[in-house]
Amino acid sequence: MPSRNLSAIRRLLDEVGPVDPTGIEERVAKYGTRSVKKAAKVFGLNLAVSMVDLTTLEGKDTPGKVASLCQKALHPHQGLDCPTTAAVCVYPAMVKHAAKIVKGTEVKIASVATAFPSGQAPLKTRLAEVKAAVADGADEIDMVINRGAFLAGELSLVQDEIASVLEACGAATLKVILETSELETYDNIRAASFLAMQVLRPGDFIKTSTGKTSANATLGNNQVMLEAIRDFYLSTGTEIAMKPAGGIRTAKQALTFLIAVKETLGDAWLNNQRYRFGASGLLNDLLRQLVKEKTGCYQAPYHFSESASSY
Ligand SMILES: O=C[C@H](O)COP(=O)(O)O
Repeated sequence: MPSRNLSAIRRLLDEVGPVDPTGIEERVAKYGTRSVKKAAKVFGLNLAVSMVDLTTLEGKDTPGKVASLCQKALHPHQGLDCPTTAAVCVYPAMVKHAAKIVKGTEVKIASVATAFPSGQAPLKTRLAEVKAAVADGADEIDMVINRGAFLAGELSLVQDEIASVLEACGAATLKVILETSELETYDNIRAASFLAMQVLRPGDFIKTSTGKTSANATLGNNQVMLEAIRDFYLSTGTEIAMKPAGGIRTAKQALTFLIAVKETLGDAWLNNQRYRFGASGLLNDLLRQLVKEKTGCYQAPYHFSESASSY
């Protein structure tokens, strides 16, 4: 257990306001009761497809698997007129292989640089990894924050590291992963969101999770971060984007997250420059639901490949 120095976090929360956890839980409980049908459902499903960062982050990833993933991102499902995904998300070693397929298309290449998922490497190693991924063709970098330093109250160190990674990104978009399950409280998630947003550029992201811990994105932590983005926008005019990631597997979940975005930030955030889903297993359920809306019939899961289209 890292030593705790909560006074710095409390001071930050005095500035930005604490979280009312009961209010958060009440708001997210309501999102699940909304009914989305017919044209609104098709609109939401296509929107969700366009927001997917189609992800493979496995030790056994190969150039071939990444090439198939890229084809899937470009052509999600034969016979279905749906958008491409927003991006593919891969380890730094795979960026150059993804670039051969998607560079110059509308599908971006995101890479989880900075010693993902732990972040436990010297800063100079993390920065070198970011620069190499960008040089290989990454359009977007997903970094992890230093959670040990955050919980120890070393907030300037955490913020300085984010600023250093941002500089190493150059023109690439930065997504700052808070790893919410390790931050323990909604107050800490709000404080970490502000810490990141204070050094980010408009259009950079805050992101919930790596997908590599036991707890992933939840409607609750998504809501805390959306409200932090709203409050930061209202006080500074800076539009920060949001990416929940990890454990989002079903169209129903994705539509509920989109209702949260619409009701918290409004239509201006309902596009893939302001909101993404980091997900390895969501796309096929979105496609399955779109086929159902088009044909009236559910297709079996085996009609939906993990790679290029098969329908
Ligand atoms: O950043 C994306 C996550 O690692 C994806 O997690 P997932 O495999 O649970 O969808």
